[in-house]
Amino acid sequence: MPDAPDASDVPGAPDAPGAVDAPGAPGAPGGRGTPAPPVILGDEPGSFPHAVLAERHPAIVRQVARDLPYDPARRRALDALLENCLKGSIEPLPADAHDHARWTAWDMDAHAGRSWFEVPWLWSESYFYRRLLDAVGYFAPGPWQGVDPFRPAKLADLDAPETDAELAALDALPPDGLAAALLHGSVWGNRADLGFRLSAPGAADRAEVPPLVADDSERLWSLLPPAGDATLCLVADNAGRELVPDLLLIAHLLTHGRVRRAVLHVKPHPYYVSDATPADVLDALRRLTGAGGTAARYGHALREALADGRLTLRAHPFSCAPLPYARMPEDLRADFAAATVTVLKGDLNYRRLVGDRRWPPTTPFADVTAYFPGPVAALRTLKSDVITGLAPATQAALDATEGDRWRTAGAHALIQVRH
Ligand SMILES: O=P(O)(O)OC[C@H]1O[C@](O)(CO)[C@@H](O)[C@@H]1O
Repeated sequence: MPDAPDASDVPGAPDAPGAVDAPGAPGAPGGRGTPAPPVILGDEPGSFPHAVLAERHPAIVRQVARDLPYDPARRRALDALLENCLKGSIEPLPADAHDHARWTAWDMDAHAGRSWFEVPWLWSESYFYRRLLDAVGYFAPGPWQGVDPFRPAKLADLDAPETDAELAALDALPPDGLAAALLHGSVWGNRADLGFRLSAPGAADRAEVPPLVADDSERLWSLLPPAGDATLCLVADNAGRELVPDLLLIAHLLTHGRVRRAVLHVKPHPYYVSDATPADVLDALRRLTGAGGTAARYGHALREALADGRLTLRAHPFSCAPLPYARMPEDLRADFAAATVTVLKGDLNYRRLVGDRRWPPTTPFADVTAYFPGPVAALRTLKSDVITGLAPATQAALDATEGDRWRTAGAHALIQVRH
């Protein structure tokens, strides 16, 4: 379904092509004099980004074709997309596409005609999902318009029996430990489990390298004091078993007076398989209210907060942009600027926050996020090469015990905050 134009459709908008994405360009992440290292491409066989383009994307196309009974025309379009991604070059959107101007502002002309492997990996991954939605008829008038190709996979995840146990575990948590447990549930939910058990006291101390490689949670809590007047902006990542703990955290903060107002950003259309859309928020609320106990209470509290305006849902087009947040449009910048703190969930949001670049892992997080219009927190499990803000000893211990695997395996997570 066509989404509303955003500020980046305007020629000369601050996120105009090339404005801040070139290494070392003024305003590029890395401000305060930190030179920006190269942007990550997908052109190195054997590298993680290359494997995503060459192996994961074909698997996603095959899964979509299996999960829904698309007609022959849709199936031919999916086959053509697969062939194009692996062997062809990037084709621009048709001139009459509803979002043609937006993608033009998002560097489409600069990348058209090149191999999918040779352009910024963030860009090619994002464009892949845009083309996949075209292939399945998501935007075109007809029977498949607005049908989420990933909905079967999302529902299977949301309805997994493990979720019942995880939600029931909420009732056993001591009241004074609930906030910390929900924060950890939100972090580890990014690995697609609620993770309450992972946050069991002592677990981190026993591990050779702690599961949390950076933990600024005290700084985050200091931004949200009890009985304060805070506005929380939470930029969600995945639906299902990540969105559920995100929603529980928001409900807890609202009902305990640590947050007066919350804004939840989700994607305007299906993206990166499991990214949350407004429809997924409704599915997750249904799951909560149907669960009983604390989960149901929080589910009902969220429905009330949506209805009376204390919780606002946003689906901004830039949430599906193939660009770093340094190029966000003015209206989104104003939204984040108005928040007491903006919490960005997940790996992709982290890549977009710090810039999808080969940062030395000890590059200060505060430096690379200095451009962000207000206090910002990243809650993320590590699932791609990008990382900043590590203490030298932590990096050394990770390298020594795990080689490069710690960057992508999702076994570690971080909570990083810049005031
Ligand atoms: O859901 P998340 O945490 O944003 O993770 C998505 C990540 O998965 C990948 O698509 C492949 O690992 C990455 O490109 C991306 O950063």
